Amino acid sequence: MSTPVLTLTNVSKRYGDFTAVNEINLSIPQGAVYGFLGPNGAGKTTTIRMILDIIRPDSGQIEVLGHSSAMDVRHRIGYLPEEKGLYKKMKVWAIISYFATLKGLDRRTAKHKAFELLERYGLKDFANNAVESLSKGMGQKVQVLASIAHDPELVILDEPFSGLDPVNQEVLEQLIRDLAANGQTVIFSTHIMQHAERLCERLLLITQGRKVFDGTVDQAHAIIPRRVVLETRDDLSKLLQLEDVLSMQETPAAPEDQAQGIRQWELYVREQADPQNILKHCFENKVSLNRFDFTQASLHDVFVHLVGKEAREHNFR
Ligand SMILES: Nc1ncnc2c1ncn2[C@@H]1O[C@H](COP(=O)(O)OP(=O)(O)OP(=O)(O)O)[C@@H](O)[C@H]1O
Repeated sequence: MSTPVLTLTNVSKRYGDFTAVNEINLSIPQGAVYGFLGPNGAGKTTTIRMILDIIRPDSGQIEVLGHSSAMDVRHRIGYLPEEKGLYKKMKVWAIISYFATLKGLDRRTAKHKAFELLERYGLKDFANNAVESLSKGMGQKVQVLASIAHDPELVILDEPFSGLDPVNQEVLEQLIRDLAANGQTVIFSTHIMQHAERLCERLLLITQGRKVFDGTVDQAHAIIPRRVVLETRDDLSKLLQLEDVLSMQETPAAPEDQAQGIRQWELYVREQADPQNILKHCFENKVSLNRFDFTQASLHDVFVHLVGKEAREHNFR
């Protein structure tokens, strides 16, 4: 296996008595798209800032691209900070080009790259506009482009989707896929599960500074058993005899269904369960069904399950 692009070993950060990041261990392989997830205040930005050596951990080690400080390899890293902002008077192409020259590109190549990126990601018509004339979302897209124009091996984007409309969220998803297809490693933080679900090979979930999950999206899905939702007037108790059915509980049916005597049940089933067997069993036992839905838990369900009460209180979507 190739050397990891990034490793964190027992990394902690305290602010006074408060532990913002608590003994985090992490290893990110080259070419991965890695999501940092967690509710507000979980420690995502603090972790990212430590990776970039903007702040120092109180304990633990960080290795980035084979070096103990990201500062030594900053030309090989692209970074979109959480606090976004650009020089307002500069032209859009010039700002992207300027950031690329700061990271080692010559001016000619940087200008060429700026125009290429603006064209590819739908901002060509704004190339000669001043940054201050852009909407907030467009400005953010420009800043993302400025952070990647030097073709960094490792791209770290802190909350890149916040403030973007759905169309531009899709453009950004495509940009992240393009980076990955090019062999670049991408780490991004987000509260929005759907982006992580669609983009990431692996996820890190932290809450209150602690790692509560680190693994693939499939491993995350497997944490919560699959569910079958049934609606019927009939008795379902025999279903519990099926090996595939782990548990069954009644959940509130819609009021109009309740008025007709229809009850709703939620079955948790084994990971490899075949829903056809459950349907067959209902048929054989003359259970007449008003509804039969087989669903896999979403990442949202998994993470609410893992993070629990805190997530619900923190608007964790
Ligand atoms: N400079 C600081 N001084 C004191 N506490 C801090 C400082 N920076 C961060 N914290 C605290 O550390 C915790 C983690 O903050 P951090 O910004 O890393 O969270 P986050 O996961 O990025 O949250 P969000 O999703 O809201 O951006 C929070 O409780 C925050 O208040």
